[in-house]
Amino acid sequence: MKHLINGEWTGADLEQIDVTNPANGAIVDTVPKGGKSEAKQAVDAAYEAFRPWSKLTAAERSEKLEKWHNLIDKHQEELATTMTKEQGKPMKESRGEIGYANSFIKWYAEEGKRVYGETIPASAENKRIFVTKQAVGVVAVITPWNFPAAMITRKIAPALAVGCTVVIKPATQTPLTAIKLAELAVEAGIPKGVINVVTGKSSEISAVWQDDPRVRKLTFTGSTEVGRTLMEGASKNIKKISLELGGHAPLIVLEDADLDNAAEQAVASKFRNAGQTCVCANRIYVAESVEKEFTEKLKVLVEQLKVGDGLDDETDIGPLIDSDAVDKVLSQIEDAKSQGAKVITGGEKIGELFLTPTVMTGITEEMACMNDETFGPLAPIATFKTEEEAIQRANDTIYGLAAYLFTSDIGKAVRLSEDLEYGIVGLNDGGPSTAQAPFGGWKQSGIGREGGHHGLEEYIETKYISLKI
Ligand SMILES: NC(=O)c1ccc[n+]([C@@H]2O[C@H](COP(=O)([O-])OP(=O)(O)OC[C@H]3O[C@@H](n4cnc5c(N)ncnc54)[C@H](O)[C@@H]3O)[C@@H](O)[C@H]2O)c1
Ligand SMILES: O=C[C@H](O)CS(=O)(=O)O
Repeated sequence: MKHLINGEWTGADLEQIDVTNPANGAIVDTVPKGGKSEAKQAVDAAYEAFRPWSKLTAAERSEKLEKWHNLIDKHQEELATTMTKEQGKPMKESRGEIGYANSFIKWYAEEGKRVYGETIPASAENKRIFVTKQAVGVVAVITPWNFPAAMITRKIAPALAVGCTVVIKPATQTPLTAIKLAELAVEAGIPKGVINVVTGKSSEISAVWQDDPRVRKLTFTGSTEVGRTLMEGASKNIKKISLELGGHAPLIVLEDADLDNAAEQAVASKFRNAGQTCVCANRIYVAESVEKEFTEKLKVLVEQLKVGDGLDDETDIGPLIDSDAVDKVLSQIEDAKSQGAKVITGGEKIGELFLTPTVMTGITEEMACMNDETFGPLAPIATFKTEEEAIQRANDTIYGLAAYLFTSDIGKAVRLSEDLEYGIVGLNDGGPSTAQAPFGGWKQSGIGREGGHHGLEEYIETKYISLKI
């Protein structure tokens, strides 16, 4: 496949990068290995396209986004198949992600028409003050491999809706979905240069975009480590930045929780995308008195999960993205076992990149799985004596993206949710992510929000006009 720069599908002449299927190692397709030159060409195109695109009315941009949304809906199965082949997630999850990704386009096609300004009473009788909101300009977008569609549309839907143009560098492992989304954007009539997709050398491409003053904003989703590097680079010319970074979610089960719901929601959170999501329950804290009952319920549900090729509609758990990911999970399992933890179910490697979903008990805070984002199908269960202890341990991390709390007491739910230092709290809910809500992290899990009306602000500059009459 080629990448998209200024409405042209180019790059066939460049060295190619193989895109492989993690389920079997087969080459799915290749993409251009773009670098500095292609990165600059993309900015040239986006800068050229910015003025005419931002000068359209919000309603005119909305129409284009609606057409794009409808085409994505029509091509959902094809997009989902591409996603499963390059990322590995089960087809049912890929279909779900295409729907989730498309919901941001739908939401911002509407929300972009509600970017309101304001008037402010002036302190002088011969003055009037008007506050206006305008598109920030050319936006650089760098996204991860675990959600090849949603992490792109969650950024570019609001950006395009308010009049920005974008240059996108999708993850090296999963560029094909991004390219197919761009193909449909072209078919929807989104003008050339508004969306540019450059595949290739990540650090080279991002260095060009960080240094180019025409790029007014960088929005990144990925690891905290890379986010830190990009934030340093953006500081050189005070480039606007938003960061959606790593997670390390605690899932707390109080003594009074509905244990059936808690176990079901823990599976939904932990094993979605084989545990490769930023909001996965990474640490499970269960009140001592209900640990045995909860663990048994969790074990029964986990053992029903089918491991296999994501193209098989029966599959619940696909392969991990690469061997490093598999090794990390296995090392966390061995580390926990060496300190006395027990494997209740799972812990087996199948083939090259498959791991059976794993539950462990006897977990303590010293273990690696309680300190590093696992990003794999491992559910470590630790116990606590008091709610205060659970909250203190849950908050004792540099991360602050998502947290989950299960209780039947509404007062506890409110009080403890307020004590959790996280941007997202799932209350008896293991799947809080939705286009209407402001997704984002506290502490070293990120800066800024994506989703809801908050997500628009990331792509807007505020101006006030003082008029002397
Ligand atoms: N907070 C969120 O919304 C969210 C969502 C998805 C994933 N994540 C996080 O992302 C991580 C997994 O994704 P990943 O492995 O793709 O992350 P990653 O940080 O390795 O890569 C993310 C993107 O950055 C690019 N990249 C890598 N090194 C770079 C560099 N030096 N300069 C410029 N670009 C560079 C990659 O090619 C990719 O496109 C996990 O930590 C996960 O928690 C967070
Ligand atoms: O992996 C990170 C994603 O943001 C998770 S979600 O699909 O938004 O829940």
